[in-house]
Amino acid sequence: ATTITWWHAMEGALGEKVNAIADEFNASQDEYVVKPVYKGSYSDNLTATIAAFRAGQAPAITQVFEVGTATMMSAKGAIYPVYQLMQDTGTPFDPDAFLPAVKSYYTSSDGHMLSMPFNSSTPVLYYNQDAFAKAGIETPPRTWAELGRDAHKLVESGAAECGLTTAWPSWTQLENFSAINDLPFATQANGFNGSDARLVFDQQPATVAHIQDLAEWQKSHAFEYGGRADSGTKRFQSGRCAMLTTSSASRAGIQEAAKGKFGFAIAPLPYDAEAVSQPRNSIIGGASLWVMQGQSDTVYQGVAEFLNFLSSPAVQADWASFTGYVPITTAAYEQLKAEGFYTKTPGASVAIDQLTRGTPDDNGRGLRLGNMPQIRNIIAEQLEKAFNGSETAAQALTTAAKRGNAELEQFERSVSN
Ligand SMILES: O=P(O)(O)OC[C@H](O)CO
Repeated sequence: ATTITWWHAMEGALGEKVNAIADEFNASQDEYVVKPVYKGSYSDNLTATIAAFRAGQAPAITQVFEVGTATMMSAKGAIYPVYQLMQDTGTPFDPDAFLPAVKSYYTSSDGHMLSMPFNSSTPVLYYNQDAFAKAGIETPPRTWAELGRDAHKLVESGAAECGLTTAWPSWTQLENFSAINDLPFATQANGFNGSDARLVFDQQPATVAHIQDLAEWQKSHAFEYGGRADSGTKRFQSGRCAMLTTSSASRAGIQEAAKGKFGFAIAPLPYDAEAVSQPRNSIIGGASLWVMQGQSDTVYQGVAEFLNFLSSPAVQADWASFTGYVPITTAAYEQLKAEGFYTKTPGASVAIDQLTRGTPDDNGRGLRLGNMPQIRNIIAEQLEKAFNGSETAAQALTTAAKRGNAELEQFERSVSN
């Protein structure tokens, strides 16, 4: 049988599920064997993939987080566009089968889908029901003002040591804060309308005020900064912080950690009632699968079959219901609804409802910004300065945008050369 290597960044419960899906595909036929390889975090896997490509040893399939999309799209000689692969191998492929928010994220400006959606998420609010009951709070906060009040109440009443923490700070507190409150993160529809986009989150008073609020809340532990990527999740899992903003796909891990310790529930991300009257759609996170150049025709035939299998309603419905990722195709979503999944599983519909509410405008289509993984690191560094009080939110965000814009300019130059 022909081996197909799949590099990914799914850890813990998610990684085990990835292995189970590959096993199922492998058992369904005997021509190909898909070998999933866990390569660490999303950033680790992106770095490893680029290095392996340069050394002529790229895997057939690699998983890249949503903010790496512009970088991968521009790596023309390194990737085998998925629409092209499906055409060349005669594999059925219908881009319209995917949810519009998912399809558009991975479709180039000339209308071609370049990677295969696999795991799309959106950030939600997790809250500790035991701590809420202890503090006498009956319903989860809907706005950031309400969340601030609840966070203080949780700490002051002794119901929790910390009110709120967050994972993926840029994604939840800047990127999605902007989309939900209809504020630009960058110009040119966050990069979807042109590659000369520039960061402008620092020029939005509501965004700056939000980061300043979090910094103030730090003083009383109403908010605790928990670190970069998904490291903040631990402070919620241990029961220390009563609220957490993170990916809908953290559900499986949180369920495991909270078992026998505390009850938790899921609510939409709060919005800023002074910025918008109605919250707008949030934007996707998670990752998609990129096919790399340099493999044999036989491998590509197997890759196409495997990608087709991965996006089938049965696999997608199972993956989404287990993980908390949203079903990426309409068929999988319909299947889950018909099975009664959303009525049986409280909180499971929050992510998909939040992602698909209303019609996305220029601030709500997602981000298409080159060097965005590097920009996220810069933003994290600057947020840390705001949160430790060494800079005001305004100073920290101005520098973040300035340094981020230098990354965008550098990316533009490298692509046009
Ligand atoms: O935890 P995930 O897979 O939903 O990803 C979160 C962020 O979108 C990664 O950029």
